[in-house]
Amino acid sequence: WSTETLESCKGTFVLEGPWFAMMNWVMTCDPANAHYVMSSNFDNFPKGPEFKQMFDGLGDGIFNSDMDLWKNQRIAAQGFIRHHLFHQFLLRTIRDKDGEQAIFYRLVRPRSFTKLQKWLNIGQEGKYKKAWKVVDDVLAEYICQKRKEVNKLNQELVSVDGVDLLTSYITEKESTGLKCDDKFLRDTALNMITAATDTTSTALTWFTWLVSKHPIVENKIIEELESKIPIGEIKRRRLFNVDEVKNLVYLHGALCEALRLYPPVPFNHKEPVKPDILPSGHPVHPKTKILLSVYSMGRMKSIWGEDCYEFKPERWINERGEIKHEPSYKFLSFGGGPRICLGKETSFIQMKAVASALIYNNRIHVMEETPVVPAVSVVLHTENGLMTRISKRWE
Ligand code: HEM
Repeated sequence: WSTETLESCKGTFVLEGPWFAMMNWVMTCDPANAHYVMSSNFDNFPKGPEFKQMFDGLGDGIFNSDMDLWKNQRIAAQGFIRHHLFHQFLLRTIRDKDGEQAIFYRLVRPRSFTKLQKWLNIGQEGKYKKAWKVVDDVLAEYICQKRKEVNKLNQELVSVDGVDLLTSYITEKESTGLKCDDKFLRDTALNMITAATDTTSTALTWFTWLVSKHPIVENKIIEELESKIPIGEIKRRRLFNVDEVKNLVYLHGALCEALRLYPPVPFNHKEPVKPDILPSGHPVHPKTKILLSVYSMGRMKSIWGEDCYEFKPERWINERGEIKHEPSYKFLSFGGGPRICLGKETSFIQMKAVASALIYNNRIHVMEETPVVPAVSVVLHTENGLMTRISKRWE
């Protein structure tokens, strides 16, 4: 609905509710507006207090902070992610005792009702409280264990090659200038897990579904993978290492195409500090919420052409056979400007390693009985997972 409406409104429309509803939204997928709020006029467009309230469980972590609180964390996280995480996949999904993923996202509900439920510890709020306790307990245990490990290493004066992100924060706290107490470590770990796991797994789910619907694309991915296998190696089940996957152009294009059509984070939220006018001519003020529809942006004929609904990895490859780099205000799946996703490169390596192992070694048949549709959620999950029948390609 939003895509059709945005298409007919030249990329931007205003939603205004009655005064008591506090609903004053500008929804846009106009690249000029995206560039303005994400990059060129970044300082006037923080995520805003309402965003922080929606994700209050994430505490003061990088994902939902603004201004100085965000800036200091960004500098530290940038260094740590780039230097330590690239070759190590150390972020772990937290699961509760039944194996269910225990991170819950909350959609906006009337605030007074939410407060009442919170206070009475009932309904959805009661459920969230229990879920958050699971998350907090697991994180507290993990942080305590990590502190002990770090102390032991310090006493034994052992230096290790390659450390996980949490260790980096504990050991390098002086250089970051951040207060690395347990609360900070809890918020940071949770923000990283939230930012890194569901996004990557959602992208891979949509990618797998799209590839299974396009056998020509599947064959081209296998052909490209075969071109990386050393001559003389017999056909067998195998994994592809970082060096083998990093220059896979066609697979990269196929992943970008999945991320364009099904961006794991389908919206971006901004609240202006001062009144302003967007490049589309729409005035905004501090009570306006700006919703950037990343999902609709990937489906605009004016941006991607008449074939924008088609899954075409070739769209991402230039005449020299290299990856075509699209500006982030057009391909907004990783955000853009000073807040662009810190794990973009890491996630491509991870996704390529998983996708190549999955596709090269298996035939994946998606079951038709269960419809594959997006869930209405902060992360663009598939409503029913992805029911597949998998058979081995090689013995
Ligand atoms: C396909 C996978 C991924 C997608 C689609 C994705 C997308 C995004 C998006 C849309 C944002 C928000 C940008 C904004 O607020 O303007 C973001 C932020 C962030 N991402 Fe990712 N992400 C992915 C994987 C990862 C991974 C693997 C990591 C960690 C290694 C990561 C770490 C972060 C962090 C720390 C932020 C906050 C940056 C900031 O606010 O300054 N992401 N990501």
